[in-house]
Amino acid sequence: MKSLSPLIVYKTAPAAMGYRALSEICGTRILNGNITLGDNLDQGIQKMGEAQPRIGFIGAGRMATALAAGLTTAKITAASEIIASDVLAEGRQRFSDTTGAAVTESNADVFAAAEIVFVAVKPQSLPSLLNEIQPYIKPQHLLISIAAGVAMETFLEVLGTDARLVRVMPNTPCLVGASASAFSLGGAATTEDGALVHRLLSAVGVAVEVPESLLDAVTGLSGSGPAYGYLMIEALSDGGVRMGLPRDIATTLAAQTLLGAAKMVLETGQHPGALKDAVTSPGGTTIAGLHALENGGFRGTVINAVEAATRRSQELGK
Ligand SMILES: NC(=O)C1=CN([C@@H]2O[C@H](COP(=O)(O)OP(=O)(O)OC[C@H]3O[C@@H](n4cnc5c(N)ncnc54)[C@H](OP(=O)(O)O)[C@@H]3O)[C@@H](O)[C@H]2O)C=CC1
Ligand SMILES: O=C(O)[C@@H]1CCC=N1
Repeated sequence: MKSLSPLIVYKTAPAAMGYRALSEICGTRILNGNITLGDNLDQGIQKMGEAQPRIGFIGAGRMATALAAGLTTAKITAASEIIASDVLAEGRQRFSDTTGAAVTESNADVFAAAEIVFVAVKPQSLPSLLNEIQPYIKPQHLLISIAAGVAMETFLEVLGTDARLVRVMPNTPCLVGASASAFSLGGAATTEDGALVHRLLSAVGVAVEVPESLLDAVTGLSGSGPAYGYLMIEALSDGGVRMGLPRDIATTLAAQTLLGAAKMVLETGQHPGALKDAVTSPGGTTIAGLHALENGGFRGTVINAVEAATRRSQELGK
C-alpha cells in the first residue's frame, strides 16, 4: 500500500483527473487526511491519463446545472469528475442535488481540481470574477465562457492572450440531450481544444462552430429560443383548453406536436415550408389556423424576438 497526499496524486496523474477517480480505480481509504492507494496505483494512473479531464463550473446556476446533468446523463463524464463553485448556498445545493457532483464556495478550488472550466456566471458578474480568477489560470486550463454577449477580447484583456479560451452559447435542453450550441475558439485555444468542446457539446445535443461575430445572433435564436418554444407550447395548450380540452392533454399534445415538427425538419431534410404545405389541405382547417397566425403578425413577431434578443446580447457585452 502507498500513502499519498491529494496534492501528490493530482501532480502524478497525467490528466489531473482528481484523486476520487483514481480511488475508484485503485480502491482507497482515507486515513488522517491522506489517501492510501492500492497496489495497482500505476494501472490507475494510466487509466486516468486515458480518460476525460475533470470539469469545473464557476457559477452553479441554471445553465451550469443543466450542462453538468446533461454531461453525466450522456456518460461523457462521471459526477465524481465534476466540481462547481457558487457564491450562493442554494445554488450549490441545487447543483449537487441535481448532478451528484461536488460543490464549493471557492473558485480557487475549481481551478485546483479541474482542467476544463466553464465560466457560468451572469455577464454582469464577469468583470470582478475575471480579476479574481486571473491568478488561478494555468497552462493546463481550458476556459469555456458561456456568458451571453461577452466577447473573448474582454476575457483576454484581463487573462492575457495565452489563455486557452472557447466561447460557447449552449441552451438548457442539454439537460435532456437536446441542446443547440454554437462555439468559437479564442486566445491560445488549439484545434484539439475545439474538438474537445465539440465532443462535450455534441454529447448533449447539436453543436456547430461559428465565427465569434455570429454568437450574439445564436444567443438571440437558440440561446433564448427554448423560452420562445415554451411560450408557443403554453399558447397552443391555452388554445386547446379554450376549445374544451383538459389542460394535461392539451399540454402533452402541444409539446409533442412541436417535438414532431422539429424532428420532421431535422430528419427529413425538407424545407419547413414544404412540410407546412403537406399539412395544409385546400379549404381545410390548417389554412384557417395559419391565416389567423399571419393576421396576428406571427412571423414578424418571431423575427422581432430574435432581433431583440440579439441586440440585448450585444448590449450585455458593453
Ligand atoms: N439560462 C440559460 O438558458 C442560459 C444562460 N447562459 C449564460 O450562462 C450564464 C449563467 O446563466 P444562468 O445559469 O441562467 O444564471 P444563474 O444566475 O442561474 O447562475 C449563475 C450563478 O453564479 C453565481 N455567481 C455570481 N458571481 C459569482 C462568483 N464570483 N463566483 C461564483 N459564483 C458566482 C450567481 O450568484 P448571484 O445570483 O448571487 O449572482 C448564480 O448563482 C450567463 O452568463 C448566461 O448568459 C447561456 C445560455 C443559456
Ligand atoms: O436570458 C439570458 O440572458 C440568457 C442567455 C441566453 C439564454 N438565457
